[in-house]
Amino acid sequence: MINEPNNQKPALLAAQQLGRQTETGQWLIRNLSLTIHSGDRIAIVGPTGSGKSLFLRSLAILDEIQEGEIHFHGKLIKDKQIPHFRSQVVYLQQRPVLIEGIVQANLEFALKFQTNQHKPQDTSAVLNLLNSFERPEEFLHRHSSLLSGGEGQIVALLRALVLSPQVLLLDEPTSALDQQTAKMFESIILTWMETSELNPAFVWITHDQSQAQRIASQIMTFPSGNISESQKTP
Ligand SMILES: Nc1ncnc2c1ncn2[C@@H]1O[C@H](COP(=O)(O)OP(=O)(O)OP(=O)(O)O)[C@@H](O)[C@H]1O
Repeated sequence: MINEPNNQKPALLAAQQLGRQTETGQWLIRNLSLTIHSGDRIAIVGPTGSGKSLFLRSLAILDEIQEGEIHFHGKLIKDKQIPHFRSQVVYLQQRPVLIEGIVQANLEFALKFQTNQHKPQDTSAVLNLLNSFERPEEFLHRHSSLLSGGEGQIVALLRALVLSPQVLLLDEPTSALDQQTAKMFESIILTWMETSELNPAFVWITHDQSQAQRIASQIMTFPSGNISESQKTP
């Protein structure tokens, strides 16, 4: 098992020395490591183009990496384990893609994948989440093509949470939301963190320093890509 030297808890996810190259051999990101434990709330901040999204996509094993390793629950993730890994480590992209159809169909869609079929479909949990967003049950029957950008982001979050992930990877999830909705979004994720029996963790890219302070217990700053003790928030 992989442990942080000063932390006795086993790591949930450990990414070591990740590196990603272009086809011509230029390094886009290199030597980036991150250890995630249950309950961790990690924000990633840094300038535009510093490689935050590339790193998060590498953590999610959505892009091929040319260097480094990813361990989940102490096990090196190889090709065969990737579908199971993706059912536990869920990535929420900046511009989510919804399927044609109503909101409810979008929420059920992910559960249809074989690796997710064992997960229970808890309708009341979804309705509670909708309540938190001050959206009526009728919202479940709205067609995805009629949703605003922000509402699409909300559906993408609900779809991710329905999967009960152990690690949620969020790439600027509130960039299309007004301030009030963004704060609701934050509070839903923080409530989910507190109430989920899985004791999950998240990594959240944001350009908003005050949001990072509100949501995170640790802040990773790019381009250096390290979490230092001094950057840990209260
Ligand atoms: N496949 C690729 N080939 C070449 N360059 C790429 C590729 N993907 C991303 N880049 C470049 O790598 C750099 C880092 O991109 P990335 O999207 O990770 O930045 P970021 O820190 O998330 O930025 P932002 O805050 O604007 O979202 C950018 O300059 C981007 O243009």
